[in-house]
Amino acid sequence: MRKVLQQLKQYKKDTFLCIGLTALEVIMEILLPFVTSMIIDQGLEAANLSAVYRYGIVMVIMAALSLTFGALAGKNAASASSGLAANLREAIYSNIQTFSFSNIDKFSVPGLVTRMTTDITNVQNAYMMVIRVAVRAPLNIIFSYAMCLVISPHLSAMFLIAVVFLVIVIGGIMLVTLKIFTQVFRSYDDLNASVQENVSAIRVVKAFVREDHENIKFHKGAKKLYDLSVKAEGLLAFNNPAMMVAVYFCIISVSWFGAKFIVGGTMTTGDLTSLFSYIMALLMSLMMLSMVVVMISMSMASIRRISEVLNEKPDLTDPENPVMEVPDGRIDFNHVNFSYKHGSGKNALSDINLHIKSGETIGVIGGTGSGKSSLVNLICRLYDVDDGSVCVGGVDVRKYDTEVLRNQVSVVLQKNTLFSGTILDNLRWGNPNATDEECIDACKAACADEFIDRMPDGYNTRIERGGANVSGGQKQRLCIARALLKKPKVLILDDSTSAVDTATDASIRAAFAREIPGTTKIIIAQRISSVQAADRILVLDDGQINAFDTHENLLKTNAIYQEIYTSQLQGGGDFDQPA
Ligand SMILES: Nc1ncnc2c1ncn2[C@@H]1O[C@H](COP(=O)(O)OP(=O)(O)OP(=O)(O)O)[C@@H](O)[C@H]1O
Repeated sequence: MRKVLQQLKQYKKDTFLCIGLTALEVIMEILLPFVTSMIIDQGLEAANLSAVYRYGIVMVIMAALSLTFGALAGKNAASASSGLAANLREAIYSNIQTFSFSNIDKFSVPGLVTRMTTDITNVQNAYMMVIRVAVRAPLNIIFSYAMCLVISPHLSAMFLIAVVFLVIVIGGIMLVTLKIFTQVFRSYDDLNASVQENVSAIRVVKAFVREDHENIKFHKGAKKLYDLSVKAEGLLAFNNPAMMVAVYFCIISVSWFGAKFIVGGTMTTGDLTSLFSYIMALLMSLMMLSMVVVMISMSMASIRRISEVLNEKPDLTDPENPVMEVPDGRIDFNHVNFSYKHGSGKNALSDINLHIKSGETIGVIGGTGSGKSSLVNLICRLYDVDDGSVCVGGVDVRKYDTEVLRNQVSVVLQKNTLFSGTILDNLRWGNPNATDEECIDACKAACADEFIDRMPDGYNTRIERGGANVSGGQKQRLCIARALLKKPKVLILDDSTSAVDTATDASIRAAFAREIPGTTKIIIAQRISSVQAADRILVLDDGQINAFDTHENLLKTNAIYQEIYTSQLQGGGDFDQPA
């Protein structure tokens, strides 16, 4: 809670202004019935028209002031709560930027998005309620009851009976609904995650003609949410009748006893009229207070979820005096064990001992889940090893400044992403200072120039969000060009030419050999043809090194390699497909 409120920052002033103005609004509202009683007693009853005018003017001024204070308080409340939400979004967003892959694994991407949207909106609404209603209602209750005591201590006892009744009934309803609302939020989360997953994977859903299946899945989630909401709202609907019972009880008993007091001369008609107004104000405030309690409790879950992200410390931090230069592209894995913190607990890599010379081209091949991506992720320190060490240029990757390391170890990840903007904008994402010529050269090396030249605006063609208007293979080539622009000492392609035809794949590899001979190249691929020209090929099997040798030697000595080579020669295709 503290961490969330710290984000109020420049909006503290609006909060205090709102509280102060609300208090003034309440004071005006409380005094209004009192002035009404003056008009009745000193004006109407005494047939004194000038008193009616006098108090009438006072009443109009007070009503105008009350409205003005209320409007200003509302404006400040809106500014404070929206400001809090904006600051929270910014704080979460900038903390997420520091997250390592492991931190992101912990929350999952939909989890982070829900926190930045739904949860923050919950907190924003609750905060608005708190600084308006949670200030207004208690003040109203206290002042109204004080006025009731001043007017008639005897009749004030009637309200206490009604208040006790309301606290018991509404309190009971709230306790039950709060439990249901907790479930509502959980299913809301699930539904949100499912929507995000399906919308982002809509192409896959359509390709597999799974729309009906997804519709049924969504309908089930939505129905569960509907049932829970109806249950909770249905219970909350009892608040109103309970409130009306209390109001009628007060009106009848106060009318009954009040009439007696008026006849007995211990009370005036004006007093009775204002007493009715105070009853209504008091009971209404009680009801509003109960709604605020529900709102606050509901937002507690959101506050907890937001705080989790705000308190999350990045798993990977830079050392105090980081190494600021990567000497060369040498890579050494020294008895490395690695497991995902938020995974199955099983080692994704076991006892990896591997030494790659600077400038070598290494092919990596292995079945699905054999640890190929995990291995390369350790080189640019997207994750830290559990045991052993990974060195680049002879220096442990943990000793580098992460930015320096990642600028020199350029990875084209398996899941390529392009951003909305022109092709040049996307290319310069790799190196903001790259000249037009450098961008064109990188595209030539990645064999991307031929399709860019055919586009209507060439290098200034706009790419839609996520690269929706380019093909899979074109996207991969642009991502390779983007990585090349960094002029890295190590270039890693994680299955990044899978959507490119074999001939273009070969041209890209030839261009690499020609253009960046000094860069260490690690190429993960499913096709043996993509790696057979490499200096050496690493065969991974279940997180362990099965073999590390040249294509010719592996063909002679390695059973796995022989099997996949034969299967692909016969048109078997993938590594995982048995011969
Ligand atoms: N982010 C993650 N969190 C938890 N476990 C993971 C994560 N990424 C991968 N794994 C697990 O680690 C193991 C190795 O996965 P990895 O992605 O390195 O394999 P891969 O050889 O690259 O597979 P593929 O060819 O399918 O990309 C697998 O068992 C996988 O389930």
